[in-house]
Amino acid sequence: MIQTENLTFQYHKKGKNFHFPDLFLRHTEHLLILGKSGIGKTTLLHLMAGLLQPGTGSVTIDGICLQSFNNKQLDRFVGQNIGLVFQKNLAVWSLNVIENIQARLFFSRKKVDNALILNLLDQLNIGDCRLKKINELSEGQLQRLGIALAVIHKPKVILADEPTSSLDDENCKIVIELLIKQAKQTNANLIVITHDHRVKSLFSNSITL
Ligand SMILES: Nc1ncnc2c1ncn2[C@@H]1O[C@H](COP(=O)(O)OP(=O)(O)OP(=O)(O)O)[C@@H](O)[C@H]1O
Repeated sequence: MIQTENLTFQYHKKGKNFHFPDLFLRHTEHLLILGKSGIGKTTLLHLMAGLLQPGTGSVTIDGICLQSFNNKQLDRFVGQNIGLVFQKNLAVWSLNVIENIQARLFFSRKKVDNALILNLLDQLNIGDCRLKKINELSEGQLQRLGIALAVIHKPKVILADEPTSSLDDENCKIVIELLIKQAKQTNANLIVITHDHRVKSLFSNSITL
């Protein structure tokens, strides 16, 4: 469950003050957030991920308010409970695929279970890339690794920022279906932000900022 209330945010004192609509997603519900470029989609996602602190308002995940934490507690909670899929993958280039996922589990303070990792990589169709370094992966394989890194620790909420922007129609559908499938398997909320209208038909629940 994720809920936002009365969220506002300003990058600079004299800059625009963003006011975001209240969101409420029950356990396992998904949401697509659409809106034109510059409207504040990524800003809202970063507020929900605890990467930015709101000027006013709150973000609550499974009854726990992010604004009640100090920085250390927030880092820990976010690392354990939120999965982020970025446009540009945040994998560590000096590690191979499986080592990247092991590191993700380690930093989330979750048990490193190689059977679980291999199973997920197989589901995402990158099992045969497990020993490859990041620079040896194709764009599509890198995108799938991004999903693996976002879901391996079974987060309560998966937040995806423009996960399909550089993909053709076929791969766009594949990536969204993979995210929905992974969210379903872990009973997570899935929130995708995009200005890619191709994604709209794949979600039953959407809002436009
Ligand atoms: N770190 C920052 N400092 C100052 N202004 C910022 C910063 N990040 C974003 N902005 C501004 O805030 C506004 C909203 O940005 P944001 O990235 O949230 O929009 P968006 O809807 O996700 O856009 P896009 O679809 O192009 O990614 C933009 O005008 C942007 O220039």
